[in-house]
Amino acid sequence: MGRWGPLCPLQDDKEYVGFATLPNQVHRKSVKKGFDFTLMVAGESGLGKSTLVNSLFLTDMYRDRKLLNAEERITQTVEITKHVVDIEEKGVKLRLTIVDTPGFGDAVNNTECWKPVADYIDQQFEQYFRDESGLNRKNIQDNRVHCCIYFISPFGHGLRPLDVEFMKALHQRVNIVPVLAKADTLTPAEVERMKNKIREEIDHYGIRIYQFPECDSDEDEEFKLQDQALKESIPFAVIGSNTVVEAKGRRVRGRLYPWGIVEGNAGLAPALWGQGHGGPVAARGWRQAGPWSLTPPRPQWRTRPTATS
Ligand SMILES: Nc1nc2c(ncn2[C@@H]2O[C@H](COP(=O)(O)OP(=O)(O)OP(=O)(O)O)[C@@H](O)[C@H]2O)c(=O)[nH]1
Repeated sequence: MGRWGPLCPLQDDKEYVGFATLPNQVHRKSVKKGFDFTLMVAGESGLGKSTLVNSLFLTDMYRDRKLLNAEERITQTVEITKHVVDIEEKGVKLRLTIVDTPGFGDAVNNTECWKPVADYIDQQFEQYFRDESGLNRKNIQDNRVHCCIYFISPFGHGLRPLDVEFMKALHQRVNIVPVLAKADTLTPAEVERMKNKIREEIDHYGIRIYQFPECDSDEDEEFKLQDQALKESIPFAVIGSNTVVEAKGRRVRGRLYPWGIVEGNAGLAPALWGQGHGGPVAARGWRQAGPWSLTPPRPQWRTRPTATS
């Protein structure tokens, strides 16, 4: 029988079993059990969804696919596919599920092309609801889609009608994080122009994208600045790559150009940085390798939950 705080003098903290230890107990239990997070990628066909997923998690999630050529192995996604990776960081387990959706826009008739994706999200909610209402609730797996990274084409003039339709169909169901795809194909000025246009249109069409939580007032200044920069960077400009290239004696995932290499950062959510930072076409967070390197200070990624269901 344990000792209860106010009634019993404390001998040492370990013996204390009062309600003040509850947060620790809940924390320990959650850490032991691990967390589930499901991330979806959606958008027009060929914008680099599968490639970015691979780049972000530094794995080849698509290794089972038929090998076409050694460099660019990814083929078109034709159905909703799920990939699960178990990640462990400092003893905390994360079961990460990536849901890749077929790109749309290729068909002659694209009416309601968002429907299968919306249905998928709804089904996961229903499944979770059924599991929670059942008798055996101990080992429920949470497959609800927590966040959807929505890819916007860099080749248009802002949002396309299909983007508006798609995001409006999804914004009540899931946290949407819009990204400007293939940012290496634009100059920094073009990236900035596109971002402004997209922000305006998101506002204009009443699309509700994911809002980052307010930064705590007791956070340090540096963190507040990073937080602010992150919020102002939406939609994030992203660059993905499946190929490993050699830069300054290091092997990195990147894209090789005549003027140098655009390199990605390692980590869980690294490539989703802000606007262009100067240099031919390198987006912030990507480094140009070579003698003319334009390396920006690498931002420290502080992992925080960015989306909740
Ligand atoms: N320039 C550039 N090309 C990219 C980038 N990301 C991917 N690509 C290329 O774009 C092509 C399509 O990439 P995928 O990842 O298959 O695109 P997807 O959006 O998954 O396509 P679907 O399966 O049709 O939905 C591939 O040849 C990639 O190498 C990028 O950031 N910049």
